Amino acid sequence: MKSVVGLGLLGSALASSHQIDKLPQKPLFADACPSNSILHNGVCQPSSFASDTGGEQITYSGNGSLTLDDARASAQKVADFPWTFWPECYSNENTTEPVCVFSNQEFAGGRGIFIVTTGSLAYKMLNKAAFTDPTSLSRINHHDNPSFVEHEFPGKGRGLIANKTLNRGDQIFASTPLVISHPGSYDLVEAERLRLAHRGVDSLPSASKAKFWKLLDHFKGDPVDDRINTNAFDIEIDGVSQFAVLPEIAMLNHDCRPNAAYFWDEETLSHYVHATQTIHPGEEITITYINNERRRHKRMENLKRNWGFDCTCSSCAAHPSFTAESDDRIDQMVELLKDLDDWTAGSRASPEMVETLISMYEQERLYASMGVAYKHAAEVYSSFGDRYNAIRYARLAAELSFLDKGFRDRDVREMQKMASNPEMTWSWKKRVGHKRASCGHHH
Ligand SMILES: C[S@@+](CC[C@H](N)C(=O)[O-])C[C@H]1O[C@@H](n2cnc3c(N)ncnc32)[C@H](O)[C@@H]1O
Repeated sequence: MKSVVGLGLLGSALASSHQIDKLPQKPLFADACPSNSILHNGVCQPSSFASDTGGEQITYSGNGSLTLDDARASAQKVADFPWTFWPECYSNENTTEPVCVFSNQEFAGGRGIFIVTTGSLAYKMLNKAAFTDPTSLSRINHHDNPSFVEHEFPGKGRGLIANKTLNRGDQIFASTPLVISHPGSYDLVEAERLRLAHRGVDSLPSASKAKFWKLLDHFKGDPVDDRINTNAFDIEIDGVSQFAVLPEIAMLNHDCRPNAAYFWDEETLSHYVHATQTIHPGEEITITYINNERRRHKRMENLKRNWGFDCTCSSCAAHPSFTAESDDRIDQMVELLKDLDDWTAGSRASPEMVETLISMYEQERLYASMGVAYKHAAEVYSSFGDRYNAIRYARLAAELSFLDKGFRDRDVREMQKMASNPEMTWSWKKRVGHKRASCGHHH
């Protein structure tokens, strides 16, 4: 399940196993290259690359000596260089490739971005529509005239409240990150990792730099690192887990029963937030930082461990008799989901079961996660050959999952397919002939 990144993830560095892309550049002088690159076969190679002669790996040491101005001048001397500053890099025996900070001040119409990662992963990102086709960002980063205002909540800090009615599906914002960072940066020694992060912040355009510094620093450690730890979101690019800082969405507080959902779109390198139910003016807009289909103490433990705060949302703070009731419902939901996911001949899954599951989600006010329940419903009805109920729930699942998983998600596409033609989906009539478990009689 996707979630906002907690310290747990940031603390666990992943080793990169990616092939290194080749990016030949023209030498600046006949036999010289910018300070941190290497002349190889007549071309200056960027910070990291594998030569085309049998995988020979060229390594080079850190280059923390360039000032930002020098790094800008070096970058400008190379035709079509994709970064505003010559990247600063570090490596050691734990890194398979140097880890560098890549900054582009022109990105997303001048919002800018810095990326702490390996050369191979950074250059892969350059192939995304966000870099290759600026029109792909036409609906992104429109932060004028917002549908919310900032508000101070006792015990939670700042948050956002709606200033107009938001309906399910309304886009609240969609933004590109100011920071993308690969967990491999944790393979560097602490001082070098922090140096890259500070360098990255210094390299942002001034408006974005101000947004970065406005972020909450919950843990009161290194000021840049802390802002990243407090506000980073877990994202994936080409199957590689990374984390991203987006100052707008970072203003949203957690609620175990949120009224908004978000998803990451890796083509546009953008994060979208939509309302998942009607939000009235004056109501706080919330998202979830965790998986909520868990008992209260597990949710609270997770938030405390990874985020360092005591959850005070209503489903955490309610009277113990209410929270006990909620926990029982959650247990039952987990059991129902297990049965509904059973596609063997002995499966007890039935339409009655899935209607109960939907009711439990509603009773729990888990509206932002209803896509899961509706998808199960669509599949159960399809498996019993009930065309119109399959269509009804597939439509609901597609709409809700879209808000939670994004328009390119496989589940969304599968539900769209079922909504137009249930007979063509894998689950169609899979359970015809099974007894329908209801009224306490299971086969
Ligand atoms: C991503 S920031 C959210 C915006 C933050 N409140 C601010 O003032 O910038 C995450 C931090 O907000 C606070 N927070 C978010 N949701 C909360 C909640 N439900 N209860 C208490 N604190 C919360 C915690 O300090 C957490 O580390």
